[in-house]
Parts: sequence; C-alpha cells; structure tokens
Amino acid sequence: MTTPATLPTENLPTGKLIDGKAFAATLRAQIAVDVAALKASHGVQPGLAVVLVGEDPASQIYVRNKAKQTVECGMKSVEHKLSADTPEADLLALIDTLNADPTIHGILVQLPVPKHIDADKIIAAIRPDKDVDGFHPMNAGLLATGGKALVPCTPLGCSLLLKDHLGDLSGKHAVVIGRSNIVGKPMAQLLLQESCTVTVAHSRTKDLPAVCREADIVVAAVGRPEMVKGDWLKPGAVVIDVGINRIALPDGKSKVVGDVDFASAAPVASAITPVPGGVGPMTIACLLKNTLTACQRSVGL
Ligand SMILES: NC(=O)C1=CN([C@@H]2O[C@H](COP(=O)(O)OP(=O)(O)OC[C@H]3O[C@@H](n4cnc5c(N)ncnc54)[C@H](OP(=O)(O)O)[C@@H]3O)[C@@H](O)[C@H]2O)C=CC1
Ligand SMILES: Nc1nc(=O)c2c([nH]1)NC[C@@H]1CN(c3ccc(C(=O)N[C@@H](CCC(=O)O)C(=O)O)cc3)C=[N+]21
Repeated sequence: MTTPATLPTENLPTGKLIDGKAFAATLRAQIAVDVAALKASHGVQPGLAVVLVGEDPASQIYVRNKAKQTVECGMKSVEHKLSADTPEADLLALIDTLNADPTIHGILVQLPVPKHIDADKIIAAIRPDKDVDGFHPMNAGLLATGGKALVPCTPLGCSLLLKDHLGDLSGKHAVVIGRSNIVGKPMAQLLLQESCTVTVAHSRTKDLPAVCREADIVVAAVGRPEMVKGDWLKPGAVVIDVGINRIALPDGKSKVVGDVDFASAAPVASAITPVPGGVGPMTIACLLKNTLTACQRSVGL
C-alpha cells in the first residue's frame, strides 16, 4: 500500500498533531514496568485471552497487533481462533472456561461475531471483572454511576489524549458524534466525569454542522469516511477522530481514513488526531492497561 507523497500530517505547526502512536508507546512502557513490579511483588503475570470467530482480515490484523504488544509488555497472551460456523453454545462454553482460568485476567471476544451468534449474549457471559473491553452491562452501569468499572478502551484512550493535551477539561463544551455502546455513550460518560458540558449527536441530530461549531472538543465516532469538514469546526477546537474507514484509491489500492476530513479540519483545529496513528494505538494500549488493572484487582490492589 503506497502512502501519499505528502501525508497531511507533515509540515503541520508543532502542537497541532495529537500523536496517539507516541502516547500509546509511553503508556505501554509504563505498563511493562508495572507488570514487572506486579510479578516481583505478588508473583502473578497478567494474562489476556483474545477470541476470534471467523477469518475477517481486519480483525486478524488487530488480533495480531494485540498479541504482539501484550507479550512485549510482559503479559501472557492466549489466542483462540474459532471457525466462522462455531455454534454459539461452543463460544459460551469457551468463555466459561476462560472465566474460571486463574491465569487469565482479561477476556476479549473480537467484534463483530458471525450473524448466528448474539453479541450481547456473548458480552454478558464474560465475568465483569475480566471484561477488559468494558462492554458488559455491569461495567457500563458502573461507568454511568461513577463506580469502579473497567472502561471501554477506545473512549478511555480518547480521554487520556484529551487530558494530556488540554489538562483540565472542566467547563469545556464537548460534542460526541455517535452514540454506540462501545464508543459514543461511554465517551460521553467519561467527558461528563471530567465536568465537560456534553452534547451527544447522532443520525437524527438536526443541523449537525451548527451543533459541532459550538464545540471546544469534537469526538467523531460515526463510521463515515471524512464526514466532518473543517467548516464544521469552531476555530481552535480540539478534534479526536475515532473513525477507521478503509477507502479505495484511484490506483486500485486502498487506505485507512478517519471520520474527519483531516485536510480541511487540521488548519481550523487547534489540535487533531491523525488516522492512522491516533486513537487506534491508544485502543490497544488501553486494552493492556485494563488487563493490568484487572490483574491488580484480582490480588487486592
Ligand atoms: N480506533 C478504534 O480503536 C476504534 C474505532 N472504531 C471506529 O469508530 C467508528 C464508530 O464505531 P462504532 O461506534 O462502533 O459505530 P456504530 O456504527 O455502532 O455507531 C455509529 C454512530 O454514528 C452515528 N451516525 C451515523 N451516521 C451519522 C450521520 N450522518 N450523522 C451523525 N451521526 C451519525 C449513528 O447514529 P444512530 O445511533 O442514530 O444510528 C451511531 O450512533 C467507526 O469508524 C469504527 O471503525 C470503533 C471501535 C474502535
Ligand atoms: N471486542 C472488541 N474490542 C475492540 O476494541 C475492537 C473490536 N472488538 N473489534 C474491532 C475494533 C477496532 N479496533 C481497533 C483497534 C486498534 C486499531 C489500530 O491500532 N489501528 C491503527 C492502524 C492499524 C492499520 O494499520 O490498519 C491506527 O489507527 O493507527 C484499529 C482498530 C478495536 N476493536
């Protein structure tokens, strides 16, 4: 896959780019230190089990990246690859086994699962204290009520990037575009916890560009390539692009773009995350952070 001659992230004024890839690397380095300390103090190694059902190519890339980075920070990585026609009962049985395995502290079933399997049932079958995706209703409820939840990785990564870049978020007006259970809704909860004034937009929102122009912070999680344009932004807004969309190029190749039109948004924003190299790496780093947290809690820390 050829990268375009002038990547839009090149020759941007310093401070404009929120470098999620670099931040994720420092986060993983800290996790590796904490994993070594946990091994030394409690004789326990955090274990992450990832289950992939079917052969979706994108999922295979993410699972491979996750396993590599899990091992790099000193954790135990276990992968279960099941065929696309695996009965739902077999997947539930595997989850029960992983729930009971004392060497496994985090369980992730890669989404989407094949159509014959009920994803909500799968998510609800994972022990909440091992639900390192943070998708389980128990964790969603704890997040909503300010309890000790495991927080979904992508919104957690976005929150860490925003706090690192802006410091105190209180009083800022944040617009989250998207209301899914895995990104938009938990993202709104985290921003509320940081005392932002939060607007959650979606496909029924009227005059979305006008709503976005009110925002100090825009988080785009819609799944529509380059939808958010520069003229949707208040000058100086901070933009977090969660989108991951593969688009076809004229030369027959393809490339990954976000939900934000980077070329028109970057000049207007005060800071923006690139795709790739922004939220994606933070998602994996926060998965490892959640696995460490789950392991620490399992020994009473
Ligand atoms: N970087 C990472 O680690 C991750 C990235 N992603 C990416 O984030 C994006 C969102 O993922 P996910 O939350 O699972 O997506 P979903 O498809 O579950 O949700 C999309 C949301 O966007 C809203 N939406 C769709 N079209 C519009 C529109 N025209 N105007 C306003 N809102 C709209 C939908 O509204 P409604 O509710 O009304 O249908 C819905 O709430 C995707 O690009 C995905 O690839 C996802 C997970 C992790
Ligand atoms: N149970 C479950 N949990 C998930 O967290 C989950 C999931 N299922 N299903 C799929 C989505 C998607 N997702 C990504 C994670 C990292 C990158 C990532 O690291 N992207 C790199 C680029 C990778 C590439 O080169 O394409 C980047 O944005 O820089 C992307 C996407 C997690 N997901």
